Amino acid sequence: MSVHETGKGGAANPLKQLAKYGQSPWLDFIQRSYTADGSLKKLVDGDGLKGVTSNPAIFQKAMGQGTDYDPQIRSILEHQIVDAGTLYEMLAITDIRDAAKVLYPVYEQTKGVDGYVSLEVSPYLARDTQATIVEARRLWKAVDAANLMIKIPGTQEGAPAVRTAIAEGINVNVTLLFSNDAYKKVLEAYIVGLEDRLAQGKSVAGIASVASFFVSRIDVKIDGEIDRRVAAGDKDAAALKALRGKVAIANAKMAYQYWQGVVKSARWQKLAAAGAMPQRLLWASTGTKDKSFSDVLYVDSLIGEDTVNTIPPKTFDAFRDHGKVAPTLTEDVKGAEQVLADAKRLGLDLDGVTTVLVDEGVKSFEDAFDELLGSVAAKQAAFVGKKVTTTTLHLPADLDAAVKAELEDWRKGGKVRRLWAKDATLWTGKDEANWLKWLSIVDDQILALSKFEEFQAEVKARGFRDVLLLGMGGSSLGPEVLSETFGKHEGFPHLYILDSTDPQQVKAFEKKIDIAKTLFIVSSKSGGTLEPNILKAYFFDEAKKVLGDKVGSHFIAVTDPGSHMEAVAKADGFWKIFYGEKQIGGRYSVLSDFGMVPAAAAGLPLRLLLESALRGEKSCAASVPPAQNPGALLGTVLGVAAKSFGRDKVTILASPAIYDMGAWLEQLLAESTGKNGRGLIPIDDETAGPASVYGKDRLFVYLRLAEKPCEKQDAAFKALIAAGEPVVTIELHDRRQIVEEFFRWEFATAVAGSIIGINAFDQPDVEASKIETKKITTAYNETGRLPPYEPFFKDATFAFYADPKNAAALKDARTAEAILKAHFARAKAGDYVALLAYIERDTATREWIQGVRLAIRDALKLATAAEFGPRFQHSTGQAYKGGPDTGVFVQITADDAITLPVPGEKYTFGIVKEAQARGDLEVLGERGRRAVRVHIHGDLKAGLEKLGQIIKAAV
Ligand SMILES: O=P(O)(O)OC[C@H]1O[C@](O)(CO)[C@@H](O)[C@@H]1O
Repeated sequence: MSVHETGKGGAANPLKQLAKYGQSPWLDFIQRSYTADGSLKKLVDGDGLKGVTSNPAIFQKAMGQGTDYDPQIRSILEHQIVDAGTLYEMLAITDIRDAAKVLYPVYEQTKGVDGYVSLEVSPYLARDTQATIVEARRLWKAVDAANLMIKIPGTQEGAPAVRTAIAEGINVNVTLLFSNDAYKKVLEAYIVGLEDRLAQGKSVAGIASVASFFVSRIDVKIDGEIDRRVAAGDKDAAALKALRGKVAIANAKMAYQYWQGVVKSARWQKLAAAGAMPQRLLWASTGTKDKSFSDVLYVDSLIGEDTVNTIPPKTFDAFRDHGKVAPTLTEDVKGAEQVLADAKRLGLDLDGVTTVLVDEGVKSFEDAFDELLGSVAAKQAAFVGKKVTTTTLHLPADLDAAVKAELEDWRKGGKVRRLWAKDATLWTGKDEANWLKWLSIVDDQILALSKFEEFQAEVKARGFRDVLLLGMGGSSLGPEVLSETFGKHEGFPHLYILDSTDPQQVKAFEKKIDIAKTLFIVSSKSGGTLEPNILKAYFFDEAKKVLGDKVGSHFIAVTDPGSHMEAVAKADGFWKIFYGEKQIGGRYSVLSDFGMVPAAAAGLPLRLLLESALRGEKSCAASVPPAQNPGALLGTVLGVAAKSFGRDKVTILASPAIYDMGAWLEQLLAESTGKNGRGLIPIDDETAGPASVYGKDRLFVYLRLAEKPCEKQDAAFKALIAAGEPVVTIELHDRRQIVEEFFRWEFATAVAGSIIGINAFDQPDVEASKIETKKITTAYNETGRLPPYEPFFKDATFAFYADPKNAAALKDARTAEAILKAHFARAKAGDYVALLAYIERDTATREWIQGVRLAIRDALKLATAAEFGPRFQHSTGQAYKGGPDTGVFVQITADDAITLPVPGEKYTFGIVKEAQARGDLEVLGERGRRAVRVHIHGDLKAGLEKLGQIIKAAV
């Protein structure tokens, strides 16, 4: 702090003498330690200081460095989960209140003329009248001090907010005034605000306002222009030079002249008679920037009755030391007029300069606020430590630089705030705003916690042994992660998730559960999805056999209001129906009832999970600038890596205990971004290999559970980092932090979607397969037969199918191995191979597919996906059809060992699965994708073994 030598000079102290001419010195500075150690009070007592102003840049300096604020930050964070903006505000309010206490005696002595402390509304709102009004009211209430002034920018949008605030009795410091035109408007707004009050029969006494007219910044611009022209040999060089350091003061003098006229007017006199105080002109930006001028130029020259000068610390000291006090503001007004006339004649564009200065002023406060919030957020992250996940980036220099540039673009464009404000133009400007309710769902769920807790208690009391959730994609993957990560909880049922039409798999789940003690959760947002509907039909029938009329009491539905599933649930007397949010798409629904209901049923600690989710939400809040915002940061890395570096294979590996996160992430990333030929291709759970098995299309994400890491994975990632591969390491300090990551990844996906330039909330290509499937199942119901389907090649074990184009490309091959060889030969660097297996998903098949994919990866150096149908159709299926045309697909089907009827339909589960496989292949073919189907006849185990061998031989 540079204000020193306080109180020196006694009566001769120029600062004190200002009072003689009716000017009040205020200090353009605030800092906690300065108030706390009595320094501020010394200025009041010794220098006649009469007020304090703050602004985002001042708070940035105060809070952005040092440790003054650490104790309060720590104590807030001990008890609350808040975003950086709220945290800043709590700190700022404490400062403002403390300073207001120091200044209160001045307020009392001057009967409310002086003694004010100013707090500025968020600079982000400078162009938004309504939001400024709301914020002004909020801050006024929050600080709750009579000697507070709320600072509102004097922009075009700010002026009406000034009027409203004044009419409501809020003291206002109008800031960022440069031009006389803007000043006249805010003076008018002040007067009209007071008149509004009078008209409402309210008192106008005791309401204070200042109009902060910025001075030195004008000279910086004008003098800069003068210097440029003089250097360029302007013919008017001498006349121009004579104006250096004069225009701003002349401009200020004119404002004062205008003010004097207004306060003499009959209109003002009426208000004055009613007790109104005039809005005083306050000279701001009065530190000398040009070293060739006097360091007190903008104090000495602007002394006048009923004015304020808010002086920066250095200038304050200088003025105490050698300021000259005289009534300069009204001196040589003619001269001032002449200066302005000369400036105009010489082509110095004062109007243009003041317009630019408003924009620059808003911008620089925004920049300062960004910096301030960024440092608060960084401090917050450091203090909460392991209560939140930790992200470390290892990026090659070019990607790193591009990510930084994009983050800066997001910061400058206020894009995080725009995202929270649901600005659809961040994506394609269509209906995106209607799909963003997930942003606030955590807050809603915290309020609804008792609903889930009651349900949880009821489930426990009813003594269910098992919960079987029937659903697909967004309705099943989140619950699956919760179940796989947290396991069974003592006293609560085991949560199983069934998301398949494979008859063997359906039967296997039926065997796992005890129907008489099972709670079935039928989960479908749309309520119209084929799989949950037929699974419900099947298990409802089976349960009825055991439970009779009570069957409905073992079923609950989670679905959107008004859906077909809701009607079914009502008709069948389901125990409960929980509702989803229509404005949340399936893949963003895990924190809505689609995740909360199964979590409750499984006995998970709901409050703790929601707290973790809230940490995720707050760390990605609108107030957190992109570089410190974990969601924006991650989304930027994902988006930039894919868009500008061809690194679109997001290779996700998680510690074994949280391995299933990848399955949820796959849907989120692929369905959200994989469209219009662009997007991210998630590569989940592909065991890490040496750098040599990867192409240049990878971005690695390591979700490392610090409480239980895997040494092999750690070593593999260490090697990848050493090899210069781009790696994002997200460390979860405890497994509950997967819930924090749910929110963070949703945010990141929305950000990546914006960078890639797609609508991150639709799934245009998923429907196509559903239509094809429907055609086939309908035909079956009508004819009792599947439409004919001819393989283009067949041997004793395998039959190969493809659309005509793919079949033609492979027609020369004469053996199964040769077909696959030819198929894989079509892949090139940057492509990926996806195995799409429509078979039972169990430990054995998962091991098989993993072994085969790794063989393909290691041989071809291509990314691989190992997927099970129809589950992936509701997940990565969107990107396979709509994303980049880089996929090489091998669909795998097999004869079913059992036949499982679907109640009320002619078709069976096996027929549905067949129709889904056919429909999917059909659409892949239609889209020109490289795809082939291999069907295994006879025993599955033997067939898979053989297929594995020929694939390995083919690559
Ligand atoms: O919850 P629903 O409506 O049954 O949908 C399940 C899944 O199917 C999809 O619509 C894709 O088919 C996903 O987006 C969704 O998560």
